[in-house]
Amino acid sequence: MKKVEVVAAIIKYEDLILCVQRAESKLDYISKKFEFPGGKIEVGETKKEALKRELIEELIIHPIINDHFLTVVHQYPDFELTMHSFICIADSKLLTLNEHISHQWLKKEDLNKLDWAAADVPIVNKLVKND
Ligand SMILES: Nc1nc2c([nH]c(=O)n2[C@@H]2O[C@H](COP(=O)(O)OP(=O)(O)OP(=O)(O)O)[C@@H](O)[C@H]2O)c(=O)[nH]1
Repeated sequence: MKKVEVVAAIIKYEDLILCVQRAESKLDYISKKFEFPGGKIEVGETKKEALKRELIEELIIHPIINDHFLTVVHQYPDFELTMHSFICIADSKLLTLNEHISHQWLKKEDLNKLDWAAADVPIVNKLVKND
């Protein structure tokens, strides 16, 4: 089974958290799902370097990347995903959607209203419960 390792950013602006929606894809279990921005770690990169690069590529934003929040290992039908999430702090809500089809800034108590990628659910639940 293919293994994929990604980093993902929980980006906060005041009491809001950034949620981004993936484009349509042939893998229906991730198609148009909400996720935290990020992507695969490239050879030679640290996790935080990879996250910094992905946030510029996907959204043209430069938040402060703070502490590790939660690592999730999730078995999708086609691959095993290991996802490391980090708390990030933005000083503005401005962004450019280079890859995603929509975004929302939500209070943590509203995060469960979105249709998240399955691997993200433990992160969302931890944010709602105790962040
Ligand atoms: N970035 C990100 N990927 C996630 C999340 N949840 C989740 O299941 N994934 C899955 O992790 C995989 C890799 O993410 P990605 O497509 O953003 O990575 P990438 O930009 O480096 O990919 P690419 O350059 O190969 O297209 C995808 O299959 C994606 O569905 C999440 O919250 N953030």
